[in-house]
Amino acid sequence: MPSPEDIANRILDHKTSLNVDGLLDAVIALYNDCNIPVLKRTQNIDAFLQRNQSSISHLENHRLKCSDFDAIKVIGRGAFGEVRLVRQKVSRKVFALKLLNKNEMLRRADTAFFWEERDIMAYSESEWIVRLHYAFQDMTHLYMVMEYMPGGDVANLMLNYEISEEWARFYVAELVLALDALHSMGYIHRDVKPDNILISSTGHIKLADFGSCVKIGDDGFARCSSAVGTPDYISPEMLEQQGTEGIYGKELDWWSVGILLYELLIGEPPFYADSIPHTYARIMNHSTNLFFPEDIHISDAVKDLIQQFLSDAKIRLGRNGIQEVKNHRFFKNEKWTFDNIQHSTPPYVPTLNGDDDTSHFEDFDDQNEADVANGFSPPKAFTGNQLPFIGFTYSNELGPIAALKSTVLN
Ligand SMILES: CN(C)[C@H]1CCc2nc(NC(=O)c3cccc([C@H]4CCCN4C(=O)Nc4cccc(C#N)c4)c3)sc2C1
Repeated sequence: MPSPEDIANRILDHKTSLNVDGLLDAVIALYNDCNIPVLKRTQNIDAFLQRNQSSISHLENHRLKCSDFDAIKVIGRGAFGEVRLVRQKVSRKVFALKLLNKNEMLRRADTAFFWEERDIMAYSESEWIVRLHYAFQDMTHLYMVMEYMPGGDVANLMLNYEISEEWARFYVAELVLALDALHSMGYIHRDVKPDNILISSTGHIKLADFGSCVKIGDDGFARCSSAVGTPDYISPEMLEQQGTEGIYGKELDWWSVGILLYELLIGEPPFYADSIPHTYARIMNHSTNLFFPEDIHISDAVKDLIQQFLSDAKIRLGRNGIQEVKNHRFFKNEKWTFDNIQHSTPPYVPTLNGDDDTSHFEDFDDQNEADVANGFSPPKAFTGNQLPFIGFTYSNELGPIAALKSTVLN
């Protein structure tokens, strides 16, 4: 028999789907999905809208919203949206604000991938994972308010610097620890690549962009049919299981670390080809397709590490856990160990002028409002378009849950 306390605790628990933020999402979604001309002709619906209009407007004005932030610059763009550097008006703090366009997601029936990203960034306490401060939404977008990483991504670093083995050793060592943190949370990243590794103001890295992550089952495997990831970084087992209900483990991410290490040192990924099918063919035949250019000298240690990552899943380094990766001789050095690397001085510390310096990000043309707004006509029937997004809103220290806890529980 659920007691009142049980219900109160559930409503105040960040991790339940129907906590205060989720309940408010539900009420607002119901209102907005009913608030269309053709439905207003039904008396019950029109009366419901009239009766609740002021409460809904009050909520939409007092919950976190896009206009609470000043946009400074677009710093990234992805399939369903973009990331902007923004400054919160009241706190004057800067954040990276990621927008995902609801209409794009609905149009492509792709409305579930963002849950892993939200949960990982919201609940991880790891210094290796970009933190989510708030998540909110309105009629057209989902928003994630994340910590700003002013050093830019490793892809941008590779464009501007020639990466030595010492630099590669540092970044790959921190990536190994970051992936171990994500794996320990029970997720496989599935899209490890230079663009998803961000550099903080101190020069240390963090993992970002968890849209392709998948939960690992109790048996240590993830089941997922859709092949995701970036062509050059996709593992052979992901390609082999194309279309079928793929089963893979954490070793999927270790393959990508091998690709990344090769690209850091050589300047392009090992199985690069002039077309995607050709790249896939080379990945499938990786054991006879892995070459190291004669004109670039790299140590035997790093070649061995790359080869052990770019092996079949059954014999790939890392399949028995992170220790066998840490023990590899490539990581032996005078400057840091895996236990103290996060407190060591990185090889490269970004020079920054102010908290809103975006010089480590490439320029993105500001798309005109038209295609961002992508004006659409109201639906002709109840479509439930807002339903897939109920429960996405998340507010930690400054939200209604915290406020209620301080009043109710004290
Ligand atoms: C096919 N289905 C199943 C899904 C598979 C996974 C998936 N991921 C998507 N993802 C997106 O649509 C998207 C939108 C904006 C930015 C970004 C990244 C790519 C560019 C930069 N970026 C990002 O997240 N940057 C970021 C993140 C955190 C902090 C900072 C900073 N500072 C910057 C991705 S759409 C989509 C479809």
